[in-house]
Amino acid sequence: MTTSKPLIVPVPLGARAYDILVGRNILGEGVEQIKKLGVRKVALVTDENVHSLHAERIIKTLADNGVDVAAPVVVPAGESSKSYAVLAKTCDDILATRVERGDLVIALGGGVVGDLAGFAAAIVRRGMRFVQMPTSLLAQVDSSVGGKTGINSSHGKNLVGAFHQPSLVIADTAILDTLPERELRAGYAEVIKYGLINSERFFFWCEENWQQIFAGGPERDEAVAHSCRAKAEVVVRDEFENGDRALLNLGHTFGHALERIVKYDNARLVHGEAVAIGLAQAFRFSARLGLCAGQDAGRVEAHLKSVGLPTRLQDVPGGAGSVDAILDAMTQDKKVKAGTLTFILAKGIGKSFIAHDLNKADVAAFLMDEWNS
Ligand SMILES: NC(=O)c1ccc[n+]([C@@H]2O[C@H](COP(=O)([O-])OP(=O)(O)OC[C@H]3O[C@@H](n4cnc5c(N)ncnc54)[C@H](O)[C@@H]3O)[C@@H](O)[C@H]2O)c1
Ligand SMILES: O=C(O)C(=O)C[C@@H](O)[C@H](O)[C@H](O)COP(=O)(O)O
Ligand SMILES: [Zn+2]
Repeated sequence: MTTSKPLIVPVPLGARAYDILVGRNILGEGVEQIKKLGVRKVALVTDENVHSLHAERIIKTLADNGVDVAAPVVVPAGESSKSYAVLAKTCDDILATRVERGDLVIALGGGVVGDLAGFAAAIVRRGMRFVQMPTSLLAQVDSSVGGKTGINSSHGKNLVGAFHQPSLVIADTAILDTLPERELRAGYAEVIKYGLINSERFFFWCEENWQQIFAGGPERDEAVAHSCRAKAEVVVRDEFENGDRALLNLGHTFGHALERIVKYDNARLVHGEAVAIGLAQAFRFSARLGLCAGQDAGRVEAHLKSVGLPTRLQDVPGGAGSVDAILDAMTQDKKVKAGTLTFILAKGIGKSFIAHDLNKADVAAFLMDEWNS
């Protein structure tokens, strides 16, 4: 068993500062850090898949190290768990473990478990500390960092939630060895997002190294660590998304609309796939508006395609609704200000920016052409 000394990415947020530990088989070190939080008891939330694959070993390691873990709270796997019903049950199940306000919630799973358990931790007993133990690539590179927690509404994605930072993130990259290929690919969309936002160099590196990232070589750890550093840097600058943090939403105005249209049905679309289509669209839209070279948009789409990710509305199984449905979903985006849409667009690879006051007619015409392409 390869064990690496964890790389530590600090997230210096004053009184809410925390560390992200990244490396292979770093559970032992992670547990040492959990002990330092001085907890009495832990309520561990996970989903059915992760529970059957990993929970027993992790709970045993915690228990062997003197951390008292209650019977795990297990939710159904997939996006449908980011719902009012599952949130209510999760809160009640956490309370049933008798954890106190000063105790700890651990979110062991992908982004769904992280968002759901993080939100439950934010509201149970008016706020408990929580630790993220991300088990999907997407969760390790994105959702476990930065404190956005929440659930979906029929009105749109992540519309009910809270900013609640974790006390620690333990990204054990060995756990990704059991992740299905489709989920690896989906998580990879959020990896290249960091290159597209502000690092042409990282995007080019990904183009060169994506096969090793997928195969689980040291490049995977590098990609996770780079992504966590890139995200932490933005979050520290603008924790509550009053400005620059919106850059992390590149591809999401389009992507979230598609997730709502498929009613959060993971059989049709998972978040990372929706983001992949959204990234390609953000670049094609930027090129259409004359902001970036068509060549850049082509290069982004070509790379997404080469790893097997969708890039077009036509790639959504069962169809992507209609232009009107997409536009309607976009009007519930959290970046809307005074009724106008905000998009993250790009002047090139690694040159993304926040575009306010976009003309809705331009967006509609773009979508119509995308539809007919
Ligand atoms: N809070 C944030 O900043 C943020 C950022 C990005 C995405 N998100 C949210 O994250 C969610 C998507 O996260 P996701 O892609 O991890 O989806 P997910 O949590 O549904 O996990 C994907 C699938 O992989 C399974 N799985 C997870 N880890 C596994 C492992 N090690 N081995 C085998 N199977 C495993 C899960 O059971 C699930 O079936 C979306 O709801 C999205 O909105 C949040
Ligand atoms: O952390 C952020 O900020 C992000 O935008 C990261 C996104 O990848 C993530 O999907 C996030 O949940 C989207 O945030 P939302 O505020 O648009 O719901
Ligand atoms: Zn995302």
